[in-house]
Amino acid sequence: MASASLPRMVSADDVSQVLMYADLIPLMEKTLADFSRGDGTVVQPVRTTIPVEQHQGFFLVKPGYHVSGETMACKLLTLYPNNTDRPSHQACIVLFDPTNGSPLAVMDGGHITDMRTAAASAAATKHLAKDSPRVHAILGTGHQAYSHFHALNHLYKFDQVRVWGRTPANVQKFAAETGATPCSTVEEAVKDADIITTVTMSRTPVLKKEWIKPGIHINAVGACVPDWQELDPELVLSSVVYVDTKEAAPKESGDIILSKAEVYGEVGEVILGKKEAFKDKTTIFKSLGQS
Ligand SMILES: NC(=O)C1=CN([C@@H]2O[C@H](COP(=O)(O)OP(=O)(O)OC[C@H]3O[C@@H](n4cnc5c(N)ncnc54)[C@H](O)[C@@H]3O)[C@@H](O)[C@H]2O)C=CC1
Ligand SMILES: O=C(O)C1=NCCCC1
Repeated sequence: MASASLPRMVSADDVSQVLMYADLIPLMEKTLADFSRGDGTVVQPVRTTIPVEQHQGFFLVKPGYHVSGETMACKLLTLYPNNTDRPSHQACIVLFDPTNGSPLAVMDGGHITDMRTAAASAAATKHLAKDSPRVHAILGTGHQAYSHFHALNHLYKFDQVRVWGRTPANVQKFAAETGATPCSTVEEAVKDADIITTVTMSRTPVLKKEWIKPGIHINAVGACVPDWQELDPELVLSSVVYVDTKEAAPKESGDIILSKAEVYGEVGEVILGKKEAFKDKTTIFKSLGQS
């Protein structure tokens, strides 16, 4: 009888040496599409979220099985918005061999979460935004702000990337490290921007409809909790809303639940040609981190 060997430990450093946007963005396009096929290619239920009320945190469990890719894994993630001495999101991903059920690896999930989320937004932007965007505005200065800066720069040559955050010192730091233009208000950051990425931990809307140029694309990445919002409901209601998962969006996205907006379709359905990309309208990719 084969004896189970211990799973390999894969550190954040190991991950950062091998994970590249050049590979990850096409892989996310494929995964979003496979998830939306609806033929069992991907088996991924809506994640389980346990509120850890005593410590103002959340514990999320996200299992998934990609049948044709022969990949089976579970991400275990904590979201502690008030952390100051460590990241607000910490995760590990346990990889299993689907042929015999053996655990293969336990991988650090922090860097993977940052890059995977940004690669999914990049894939959505590629399919939903008008060609040749000039200005990218990033709202937020945390982990996702950096990964989205790099992922979208991998796809496009912007004339300008702008950044806004609620803490001026963090805006200056982000600008110094990336070359982005620091902005002191959201309005200044998003004026005439072609792509806006919201990556804040805000629970109330930070982006208003009257500040944006119509017909742009928005990656709405924060507010993955039913009573949190990043977008003004008027903006959501006047845009075409795409998601990664139609099943999770009405259960998990405060921006959709509280605005009572309709979801038009999944980005995967656009990639598969089953749904239209309304590039002449304002498009929102409400990301929930499903794929
Ligand atoms: N859709 C997805 O797949 C994923 C979504 N997320 C979400 O993206 C957001 C950013 O995540 P990280 O960059 O990892 O977090 P982080 O903790 O590294 O950064 C959070 C940023 O939000 C800002 N912020 C906090 N409260 C705010 C407020 N009230 N108004 C404006 N800004 C505020 C902070 O100053 C900081 O710039 C979070 O909401 C997180 O839950 C994170 C991972 C995956
Ligand atoms: O890692 C993910 O996926 C997350 N999804 C939504 C909440 C924050 C993290």
